Amino acid sequence: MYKNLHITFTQGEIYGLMGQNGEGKSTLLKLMAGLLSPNQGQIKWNNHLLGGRDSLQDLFFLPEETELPPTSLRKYASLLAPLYPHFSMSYFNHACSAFALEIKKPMHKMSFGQKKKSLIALGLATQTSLLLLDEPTNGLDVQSKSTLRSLLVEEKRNNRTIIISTHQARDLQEIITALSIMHNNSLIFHYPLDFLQANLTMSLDGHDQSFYTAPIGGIKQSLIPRNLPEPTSSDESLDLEFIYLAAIHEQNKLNNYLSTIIKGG
Ligand SMILES: Nc1ncnc2c1ncn2[C@@H]1O[C@H](COP(=O)(O)OP(=O)(O)OP(=O)(O)O)[C@@H](O)[C@H]1O
Repeated sequence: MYKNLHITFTQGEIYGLMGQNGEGKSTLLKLMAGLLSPNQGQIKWNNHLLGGRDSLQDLFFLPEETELPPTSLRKYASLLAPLYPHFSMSYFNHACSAFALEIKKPMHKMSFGQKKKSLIALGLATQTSLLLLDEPTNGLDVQSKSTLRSLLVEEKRNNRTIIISTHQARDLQEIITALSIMHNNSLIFHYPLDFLQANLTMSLDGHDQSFYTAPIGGIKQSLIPRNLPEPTSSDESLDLEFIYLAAIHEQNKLNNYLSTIIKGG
């Protein structure tokens, strides 16, 4: 499915993994979680091959959709806890309370969003060094998305690596620290956000040095280099969805510019 996919995830970063439908984002997360085996190549985490028993206790995967057993969330947590050496029951209770989850409720009777929040609470409580979240905000109500952001911000301090497949980058804009984009079955874009913030900015006008121009909310916006000699009417924060569009439409222009900076050009 992938063409020469080489990708390195750095510990402590929260990655937003974006790409069109069918690009292979979920497949990549399932490969990393050991639920699928690669036809070719290897996947390693902390120098250990992923998929083995040792690696499973140090990663948690939230699938996009799931069937849950007819047992209470509290019981399910107690069954799962022994599988993860650093499982924190107090963190689990904290996350459940933040999401207003009923821990005595049988999980198979929960709504889609309640199931998702239950699994997110469990995933956070496992304290694994790697957390793989496939579309975590999909199906969550507005309050729950905000709670998820607060919980993930806490994770930034714990040096966990979190990879989040998402079509709704704006939901997670404040907590993502690196952006990875898959397109045409390849990884076309993979940069830390502070690097992007330091080198790119949005201009409210059409601009002759624009990498990509398109309307947002009816207003024409451009993605431009940050350090232009002449002043621009630039907005301070980058819009991740706009960068995503720029990356898939103007892949070469944008990558050439960013890779020249990395090489010190
Ligand atoms: N169970 C399956 N059996 C056969 N092919 C599958 C299966 N699941 C996914 N695929 C195929 O693998 C490819 C990648 O799918 P994947 O679900 O990884 O994409 P995605 O980027 O997560 O898409 P989306 O954004 O729609 O969730 C697609 O072409 C899809 O048809």
